[in-house]
Amino acid sequence: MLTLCVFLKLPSLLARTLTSGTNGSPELPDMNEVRSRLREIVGASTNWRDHVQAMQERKALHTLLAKQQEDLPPRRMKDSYLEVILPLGSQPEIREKYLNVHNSVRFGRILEDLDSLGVLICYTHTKQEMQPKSPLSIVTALVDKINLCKRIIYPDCDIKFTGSVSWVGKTSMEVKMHMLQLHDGDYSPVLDATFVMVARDPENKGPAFVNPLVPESPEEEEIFNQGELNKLKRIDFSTASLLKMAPTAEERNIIHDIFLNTLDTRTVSFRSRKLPPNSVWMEDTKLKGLQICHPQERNIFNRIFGGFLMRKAFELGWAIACSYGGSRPFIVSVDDIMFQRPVEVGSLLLLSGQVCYTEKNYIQVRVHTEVYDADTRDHHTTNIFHFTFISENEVPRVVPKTYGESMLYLDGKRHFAAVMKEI
Ligand SMILES: CCCCCCCCCCCCCC(=O)SCCNC(=O)CCNC(=O)[C@H](O)C(C)(C)COP(=O)(O)OP(=O)(O)OC[C@H]1O[C@@H](n2cnc3c(N)ncnc32)[C@H](O)[C@@H]1OP(=O)(O)O
Repeated sequence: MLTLCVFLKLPSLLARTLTSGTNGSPELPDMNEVRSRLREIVGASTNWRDHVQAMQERKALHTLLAKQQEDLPPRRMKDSYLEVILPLGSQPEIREKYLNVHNSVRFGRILEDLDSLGVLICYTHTKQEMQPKSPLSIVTALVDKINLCKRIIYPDCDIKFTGSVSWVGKTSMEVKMHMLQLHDGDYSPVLDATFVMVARDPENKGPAFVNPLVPESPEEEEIFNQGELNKLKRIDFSTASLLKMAPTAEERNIIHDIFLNTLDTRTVSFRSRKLPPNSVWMEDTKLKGLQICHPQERNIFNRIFGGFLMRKAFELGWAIACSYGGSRPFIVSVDDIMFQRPVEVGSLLLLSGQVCYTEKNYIQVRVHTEVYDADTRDHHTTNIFHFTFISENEVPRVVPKTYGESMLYLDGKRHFAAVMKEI
């Protein structure tokens, strides 16, 4: 079962060009230009040794911040609409970076591109003509969802990304992006993505207001209202979190049934557990990784680039799904990636993931990342990632043993149900 991608029908004529492209599509900018444009907008240093100086210079931009949102001119959706090309077909020399062993495109690289583009769309929304540098530090707060409608992304066909701001709060912006790939002269949909970005002051220390958004047609009104609904849905989901509330009666029954099913019937004991046929204990699905966060992976604000964190977590998640299902897994959906705190350059990033729910061919994987401070020995969670994969064959059932694992199972089941509702 695969998604039908829904498209924001903004005429491509409205596409804003950043500069004239150097790729096969002369009118469209490419991903390299997205990154250099971002560097220019915030005045990021090209050399790591200059980063303190560059941040010092950004301090002066504090005076350009709006005191209230009403002081900022409203924007239309088309004001932030961008089209960007990833010229994999017309520029073969860039393919290598995107290629996986199956001769298709590495999804982790696409996550990085979506993140960069999402931030540029927000800078386009908040652009003030008179300000060559933006006083805003725009960071990724949440990847609400990415739904794919194609299993394979071809490494030798051009890709087009489109997107615009779809909803605005006081300091946060929802961005909807779409990815299409060129086949036989036509672009066909590959994925839809919804991100939430948050504007911060020039030093990324406190929140900053962003321009309001005014929908101009009933269709835009609907997109905007959906953004508002998405915000409420996120609040509901987080209120019902199993970290805050007990599972529902139905969920408790599911967990109790799994528990009874794992008791060894030969002994009259609650302690002797037995793995049912065609099942795997959840604890046996774990894989871990460590990443030293070098300056090369920094973003324009000298913290670790969100796209890099997503790529690393995705690749661990993919490896978990691969070894669990025993065949090549395909990504179906990414949802609810919360960037809880920034990752500093130089951090030790610990990644740990496991299968937390399975159904037929589907594998729900959760990856947890935390930074470890070697001086204080403190651990702080930075992100939780949820990935839904589909395997070629039906997969064994994953079985929780402890109460904590049962909560992970239920959380995975909730995420899986939300994904299935969307696709
Ligand atoms: C230099 C050379 C390199 C160049 C490389 C080029 C690459 C390009 C790289 C470019 C890419 C660069 C990109 C990167 O790499 S960014 C790097 C990855 N992201 C981060 O590191 C962010 C880490 N998290 C934080 O810093 C905080 O948690 C943030 C700032 C996000 C929130 O902090 P806090 O909780 O204290 O905030 P608040 O309570 O004041 O609320 C403020 C607003 O935020 C809304 N909100 C908050 N959380 C969420 C949520 N989960 N879902 C939806 N909304 C959320 C909230 O409703 C409110 O909205 P509003 O009601 O005001 O509207």
